Amino acid sequence: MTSLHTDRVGWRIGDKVVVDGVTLTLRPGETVGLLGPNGSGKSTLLRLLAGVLTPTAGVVTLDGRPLAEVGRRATARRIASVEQHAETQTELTVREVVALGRIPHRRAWTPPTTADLEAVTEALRRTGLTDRSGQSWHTLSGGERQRTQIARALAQEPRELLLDEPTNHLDIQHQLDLLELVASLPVTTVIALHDLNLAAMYCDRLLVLRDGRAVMEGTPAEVLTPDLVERVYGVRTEVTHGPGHPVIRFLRPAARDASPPKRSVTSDGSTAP
Ligand SMILES: Nc1ncnc2c1ncn2[C@@H]1O[C@H](COP(=O)(O)OP(=O)(O)OP(=O)(O)O)[C@@H](O)[C@H]1O
Repeated sequence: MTSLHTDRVGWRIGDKVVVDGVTLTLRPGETVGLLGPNGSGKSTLLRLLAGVLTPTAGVVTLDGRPLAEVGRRATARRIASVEQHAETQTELTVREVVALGRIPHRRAWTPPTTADLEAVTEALRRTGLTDRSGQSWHTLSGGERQRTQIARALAQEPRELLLDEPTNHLDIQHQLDLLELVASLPVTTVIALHDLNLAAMYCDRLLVLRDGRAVMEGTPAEVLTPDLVERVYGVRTEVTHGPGHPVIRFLRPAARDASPPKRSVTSDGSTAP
């Protein structure tokens, strides 16, 4: 069984090359983290993998067939994606938004099947939203909206799941819960993340992008070295390799270490060296 594969895939707009010759093979069931600074091409690569964007170079295949040949409906039955800032029609309830995930599986003009209803109920349960199912979307907090969009993607029962910074509105408990859930699913997942420690904890493999190019690919322990993080992000770190995943500790930039000499404040409010 295979999954998504990109062969030297690229996407340009005008003169700007946004994704440049990225080759990536996804193994069924694994969780791959996409890392890279702002603007490095993570969201664009996810859109290419989802078939939302058409490559301007190279090809994306699903089970060996180019996505263009697979077709939109068949692609939507296989691949679910949650974009950053995913929006929806405001008058829908949480359950109705999650039920949108069933559209690729449903026949036109027929009521939802038992399988449709069960998939929605299960997705709500897994994301901890059962109690919220009747609440209207526009009254949800940012984190609840994010979990609702994840639930919609789960209701789609995809074999491939593409998530663009899915933790950015979530408190720490919900970040960990969401990544535990994603890592435990028998689904091939690509997940753009900014938090290097969460990437180290939950991803089987990491692909690092810079200026649209893949600069490094491998296990978290192989990729997350102080040298790589400094080269790509310009940030100094200490990386501890215990059993399990590496742990990254960020060091303050050198310029900020050279802080001005401390001054004490006198009782009349003036400062003294
Ligand atoms: N339709 C477009 N037109 C012009 N520029 C674009 C377009 N889409 C993306 N870009 C540019 O391509 C670069 C990569 O964008 P992308 O959103 O893929 O980056 P990213 O790695 O996901 O960034 P972030 O971490 O900030 O979300 C950015 O500089 C962006 O401005």
